[in-house]
Amino acid sequence: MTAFIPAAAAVASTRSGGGGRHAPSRRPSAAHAAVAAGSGWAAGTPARLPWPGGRLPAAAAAPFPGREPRITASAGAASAADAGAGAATANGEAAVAGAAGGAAAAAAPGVASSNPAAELVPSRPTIHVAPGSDPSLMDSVHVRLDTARHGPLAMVVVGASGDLAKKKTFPAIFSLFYHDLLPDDFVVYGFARRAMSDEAFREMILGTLTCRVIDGARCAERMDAFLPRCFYHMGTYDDPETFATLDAAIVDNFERRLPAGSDPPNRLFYLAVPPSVFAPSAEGVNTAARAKGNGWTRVVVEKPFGRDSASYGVLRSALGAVLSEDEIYRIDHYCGKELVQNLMTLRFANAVFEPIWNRHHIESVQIVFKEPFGVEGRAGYFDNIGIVRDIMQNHLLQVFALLAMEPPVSLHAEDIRNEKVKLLRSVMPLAATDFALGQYEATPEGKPGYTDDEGVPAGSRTPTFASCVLKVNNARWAGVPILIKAGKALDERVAEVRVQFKPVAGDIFGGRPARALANNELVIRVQPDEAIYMRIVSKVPGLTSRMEEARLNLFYRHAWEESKDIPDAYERLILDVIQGEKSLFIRDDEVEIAWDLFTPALQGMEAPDSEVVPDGTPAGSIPSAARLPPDFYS
Ligand SMILES: NC(=O)C1=CN([C@@H]2O[C@H](COP(=O)(O)OP(=O)(O)OC[C@H]3O[C@@H](n4cnc5c(N)ncnc54)[C@H](OP(=O)(O)O)[C@@H]3O)[C@@H](O)[C@H]2O)C=CC1
Ligand SMILES: O=C1O[C@H](COP(=O)(O)O)[C@@H](O)[C@H](O)[C@H]1O
Repeated sequence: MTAFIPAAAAVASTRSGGGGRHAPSRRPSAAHAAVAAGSGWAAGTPARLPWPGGRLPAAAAAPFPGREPRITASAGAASAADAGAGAATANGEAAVAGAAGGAAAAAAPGVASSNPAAELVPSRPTIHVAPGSDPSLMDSVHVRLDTARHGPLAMVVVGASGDLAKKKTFPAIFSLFYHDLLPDDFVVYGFARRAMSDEAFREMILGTLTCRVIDGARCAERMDAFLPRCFYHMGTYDDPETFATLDAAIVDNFERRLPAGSDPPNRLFYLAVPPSVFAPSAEGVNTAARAKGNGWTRVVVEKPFGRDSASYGVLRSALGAVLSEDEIYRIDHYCGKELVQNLMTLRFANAVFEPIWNRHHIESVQIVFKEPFGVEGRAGYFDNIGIVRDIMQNHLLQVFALLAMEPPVSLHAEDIRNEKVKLLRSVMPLAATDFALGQYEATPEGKPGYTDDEGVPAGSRTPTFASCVLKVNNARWAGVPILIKAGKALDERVAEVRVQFKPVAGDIFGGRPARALANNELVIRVQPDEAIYMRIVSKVPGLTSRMEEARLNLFYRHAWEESKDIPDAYERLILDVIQGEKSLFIRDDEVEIAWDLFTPALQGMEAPDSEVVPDGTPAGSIPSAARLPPDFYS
């Protein structure tokens, strides 16, 4: 391995173009050209830090253009001094107007002039930081910018050659870097079994990076600055010796070269490997690769956390033997999705919802995940897991928990997680017979079936679709069926929550409203095209009294300029790990209860003589027999 990065490649020239929200992941650049030509990052050249002086140039470290200015929270209150547009309000709050909002207002010409009242209010969104409030609860980019920079950081992606690492982890790390949200001094190490040079590793990463942001010109420049900080280390997950050599590489190439007086260097290990190697990897970290001195060590563990209650028990003990609970970050990326995060705000910050958020007003809830593609090469993982463990037991259950829990005492991580646990303990046990299962099959048009995928054994009974009803035995939800369903190779990509309300009592319209729309429905569309909308009955304009379904819409892309730049869930979550913020991570006892809920059903459906087997369904369509589980309306 080599730590040397030619300065020309590391600080490749600024170039224009290649940008846009969906900028091409590959673009011509000096660094890329150097890799392609085999001349970049050559071994044998004197080792030195890949960036001048170990610090980013001041310009690169400054808040990114067009975004909100930085707030410095001091003595419990935010200083608006560097915000330019700040002002203290009468009640002592520091109000800071964001430049992004200003851009939004500017981008909507005519708004102010057509609405005189608009001139009386600031044209930018205002961020209030009350004196004495905990700035960590101010979920603003500015506070994050300030805190994220502290402490040199080595991030190690274990399983760096895999699907998740390539699709999500590296792009998320790069995006944080792009937005100046990583510490000034950081490196990324890829760790996996296959042989790969640093150059090949960078080439692999380069193929995965995109810039979802608008500032495309800066994107290429930032890629060029990012890649030299990336290194590869070949190792075996169950061999502590290879973690020892990784440790030595991090010390030699990075930590030893930090400027004098730096904070203690920290280490973040992201286990992007199959669950079978979580425990040995964590052991290797503990034995040989922990942060030195006062630096922190944090280990991100991916779902599924085991495959049932028993295996989770084993995993839990194995991880617990080498890491403290504080050091373990159980990630469920659905918790980092924008709309899932908005569930708490929607429920607890709006007076209209909470009074009707119960069995007296809600008839049913559906939480739905659909993907239009099948396992596509991930059969080795999926066939052993199935859709219930892959999506329902974690992603959909987390969405359910945030949707249905009682209000937490505060936004503190433990208060939120206490409420989730309390709710999950109120869910009635599930049996195999509560499930409807499906498996996608080949179609005459040539779409492959599940068992056509390489690695799927012929005759596999692994479900690729499942639905069941959660029944909650508490005062808020008793009697309200909560349908969760998930499937691969269905008709579309969508993840959404549909809250269906009871019909209006005492119809004075002769049944017309019900003919237009039987039930009001609140739809929270997590993806694609984030939105929250309410389906209502409305009178059609004009002289008739005709009624039709209409929608009260909150389409994110229309509502907020910021929605162009919604961070990927992994960005948010990795940043939270760096900042030690655990609200969006899954606590030990949450996982335990989640497995206790699903394990009896999984054992039932996986028993050799089980009668709960998947119905074959043509790929690309919704399983008709399995659309609803047997007792949805009971
Ligand atoms: N892929 C996705 O979209 C998502 C995945 N996850 C989770 O992330 C984790 C990783 O998933 P994913 O990247 O898809 O997995 P992969 O199957 O791609 O495996 C990741 C890497 O682990 C190594 N590996 C694979 N199988 C084994 C094995 N049996 N023993 C030891 N090492 C192995 C391989 O690296 P090498 O051979 O080079 O060492 C591989 O590149 C899983 O827990 C998954 O549930 C979570 C959310 C989404
Ligand atoms: O965890 C997983 O999630 C993905 C779907 O994630 P999304 O963010 O694209 O909705 C799924 O494809 C994969 O099977 C599963 O392991």
